Amino acid sequence: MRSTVHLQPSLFDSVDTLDDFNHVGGDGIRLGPFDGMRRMVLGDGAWLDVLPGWLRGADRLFDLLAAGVPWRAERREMYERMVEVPRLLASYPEGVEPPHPVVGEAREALSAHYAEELGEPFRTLGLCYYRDGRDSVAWHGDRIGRGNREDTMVAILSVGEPRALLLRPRYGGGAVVRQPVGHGDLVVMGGSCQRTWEHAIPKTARPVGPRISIQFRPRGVA
Ligand SMILES: O=C(O)CCC(=O)C(=O)O
Ligand SMILES: [Fe+2]
Repeated sequence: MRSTVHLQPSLFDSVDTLDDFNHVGGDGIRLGPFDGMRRMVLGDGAWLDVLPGWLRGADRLFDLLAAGVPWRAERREMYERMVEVPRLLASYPEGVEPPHPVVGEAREALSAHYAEELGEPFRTLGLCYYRDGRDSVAWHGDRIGRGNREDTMVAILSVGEPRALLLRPRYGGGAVVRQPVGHGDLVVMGGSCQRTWEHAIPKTARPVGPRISIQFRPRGVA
């Protein structure tokens, strides 16, 4: 069992709780425009929007979230034994205050930007903390909820060090798409992506720093 959580030293020694920065904007953490977003058509009705560096001050937000979010370690049954989930988790269901005001602003901005195409707002937040290259998420689609039957979107804002997000078609093989995500990058999986494609953050033997993924989903998508 791993007990250490690698925290980067904060850029501001005096700031060690999220509340210290409740958002008057003086912390330099802010969203950029959606200009420069590019859509990658994956196929089978799936697509991936990519906007590098959408969030400015992303390393600072990493420090605040790493220190201030009530992270939970989970264990799940697998092959008839309990195994540690190889990442830390946090959930912010509808109605729960986001862990930093800029995360709420991101949800509003994404909801406005995709209003017509998505037809509903992003509502829930899920956070994953990948402490090092041993942390990962295996191949899957977000198919517990409506993503199993309907087109939908899952938007992911990444802070901290880049990791590779891999995508591959669910059936019939095909090339793997590799998208590095870190330091304020935004990716949005859309269309049939959760149903017809799979995604993963693979383990890596390379020395990599920690990354936090912030996922935005509509109601009933999980
Ligand atoms: O870390 C990521 O960006 C992906 C997380 C993910 O796929 C999930 O939580 O469903
Ligand atoms: Fe996922």
